Amino acid sequence: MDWIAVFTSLEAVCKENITALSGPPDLPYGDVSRRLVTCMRKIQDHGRALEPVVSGITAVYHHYDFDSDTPGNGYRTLVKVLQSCLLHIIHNGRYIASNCHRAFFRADHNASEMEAYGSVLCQLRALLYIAQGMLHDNSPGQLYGEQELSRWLVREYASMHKACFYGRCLGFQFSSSLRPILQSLIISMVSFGESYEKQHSGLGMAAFSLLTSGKYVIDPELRGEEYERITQNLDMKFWKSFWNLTESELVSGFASLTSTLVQVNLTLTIPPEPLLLPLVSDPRLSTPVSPPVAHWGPGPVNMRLISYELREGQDSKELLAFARTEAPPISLSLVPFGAQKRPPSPWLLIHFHGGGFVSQTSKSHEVHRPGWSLGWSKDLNVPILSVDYSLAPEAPFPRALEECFYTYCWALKNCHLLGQLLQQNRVCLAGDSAGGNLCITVSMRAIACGVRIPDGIMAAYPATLLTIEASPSRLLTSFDLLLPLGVLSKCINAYTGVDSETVQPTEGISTLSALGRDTASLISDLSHGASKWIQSFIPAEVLGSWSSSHQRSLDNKAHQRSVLPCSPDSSSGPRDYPDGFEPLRSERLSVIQPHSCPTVKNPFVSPLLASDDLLRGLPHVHIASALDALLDDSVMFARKLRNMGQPVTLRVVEDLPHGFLSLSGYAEEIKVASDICVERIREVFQQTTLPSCTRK
Ligand SMILES: CCCCCCCC/C=C\CCCCCCCC(=O)O[C@H]1CC[C@@]2(C)C(=CC[C@H]3[C@@H]4CC[C@H]([C@H](C)CCCC(C)C)[C@@]4(C)CC[C@@H]32)C1
Repeated sequence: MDWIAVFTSLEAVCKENITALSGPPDLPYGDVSRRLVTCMRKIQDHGRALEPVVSGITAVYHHYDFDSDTPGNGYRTLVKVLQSCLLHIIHNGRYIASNCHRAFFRADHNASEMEAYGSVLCQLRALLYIAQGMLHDNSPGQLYGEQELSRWLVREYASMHKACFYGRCLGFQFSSSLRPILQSLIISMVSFGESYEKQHSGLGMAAFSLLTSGKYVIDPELRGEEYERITQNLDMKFWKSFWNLTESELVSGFASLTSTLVQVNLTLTIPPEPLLLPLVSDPRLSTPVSPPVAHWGPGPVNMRLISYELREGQDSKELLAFARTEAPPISLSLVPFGAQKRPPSPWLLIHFHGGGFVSQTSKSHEVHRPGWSLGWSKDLNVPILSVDYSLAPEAPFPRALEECFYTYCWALKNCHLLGQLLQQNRVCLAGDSAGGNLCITVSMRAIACGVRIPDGIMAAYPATLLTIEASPSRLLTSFDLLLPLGVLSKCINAYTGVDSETVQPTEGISTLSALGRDTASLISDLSHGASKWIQSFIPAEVLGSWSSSHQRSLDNKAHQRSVLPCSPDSSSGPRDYPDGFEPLRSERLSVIQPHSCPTVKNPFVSPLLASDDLLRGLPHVHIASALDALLDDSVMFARKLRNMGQPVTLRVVEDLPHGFLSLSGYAEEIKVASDICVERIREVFQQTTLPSCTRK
């Protein structure tokens, strides 16, 4: 990217607009012209200040890439986001300069648009200063600091104005074809949040959400404000319910209209019986694998078998004895009359869904548009076993891991029932986000137990480090659409068991219906405790004066000094911004709870912290990452594996957000990214080395 050209154009556009709008008194929009001139002056100021920062970062950011063929890390992402913002400003600025004299110029609209991008630019400038501080503080090549999140950063995050990212500029950093779906998603989320707070339920909620959504379509500022509010205030129960929307009959009904139809879609419940698996080191010996026991003792595991074509074994009595499908498990109408069952496949894909460890099921990824599980079952013509592991906070670590590992072992023993060949078969693990984490940790467990490891892993934007440590890509959590920090920290606390009690699922109740269970009592004090935690840093007089308009940048330097009780605040980030600069502040403080609980450092929670011994022997790990907060997790993990001599590939898909696979079918770019994942899985299945069971 030619940054000199970008900054020169920005300067030119600013000057052009300032001259055009402050010149002739005959312009019909006096007030709006003044707004625009003020805004362009601020943008000009930001541009001039950002130029040296950007050139400093771009001069070194390649040192943080996985390798020279795979450019991608948080520094690059931040700069790329800035670039999108500047290009929008230049584009809009040129339009304004050449059209402001025309009769049909929508002055107010254009001014609001420019102001919105101006606010985004101001916040990005703050983040780039913080990133610059990280470059300075962190050891060379390291994307994470040595210490956990500093109090300074937490306070910065808590008080920063974020609404500008969710209003007019929503999704500006992503591919333009994604903007409509992202907009609909955010509008649904805020309307849903409003009805949630009004305690509506069921159809009432749907009707209310539909009614309220109109105002968020018309008023992007209101939408931004409201989104900022709900990401900061609403509890885990809200996020669980919204993220589980795809489970609802209404949404899945719509989705199934466009989804691929498969012949086998079978939900299974496997009873908790000990298994015996051959040892890789000496297959004549076996090792016992116990069923999941953490927190409430042995319990069954739920899973779903999906197969595009009916294969031998999949309609066997033995398998159907485990079925818990309400609807007919085998869509006989889809099996052509008189058609033969297909022979077993040499391949099996075991899938762990994402959802922050707290939400979603195999169903969320099942009826989705072509591109995700069901689509993959067709693309690869492979049976897929997707695990409905127990969710946090009811089931904190290690319950989900135990259930996934148990399922993996059960599948190895019972592959003939799943439509897979017994001999010389191949098994690949795939998952996104939290599911990517589980793919890696299940394989680590297989190594530790000495049983067969999978033949490969395909992890999409996986979480590999659950400690609250700052990295440049993680700075994106301050305005991420799907994973804002306040929400992420709730997921981490739920998974690691902070502030939660465990509840044994009721016998016979599936994970799906368990999702509807009221978890409020378990986490009711989360937000209360968290706001107290944040407020403990902030003196009462400052809190009182906080509720001013978000557009007003509070001079909080004095405040910062008074808030910071000389703590040894030496980790990443500047202690202050350059003189004369302050980001915009929010009228409300974010709720984040960065508890430092030892569980987050457990290598089976944060595989990036695992010792080489635990990782040595992992199969080929294919990682697909996005323009998201977890990019540095992927880059650092891939580098760690490569430095150990482990096989690993990393592909950074630019312009797509975290969770892009869940948005399959909405944009061509996602189809391309999903195809990359499919190709990686195919490579695992077709690799010429011997299957893992025969390797020692
Ligand atoms: C200031 C800097 C400080 C840095 C501090 C760092 C903090 C720690 C960072 C990382 C630790 C990682 C911890 C755990 C990560 C877990 C990640 C993880 O698994 O996150 C997933 C959570 C669910 C979700 C949001 C997701 C992806 C896709 C989303 C889905 C897309 C569509 C789905 C809608 C419900 C569809 C509705 C349609 C309807 C018609 C409106 C939606 C939104 C459901 C939710 C998912 C990512």
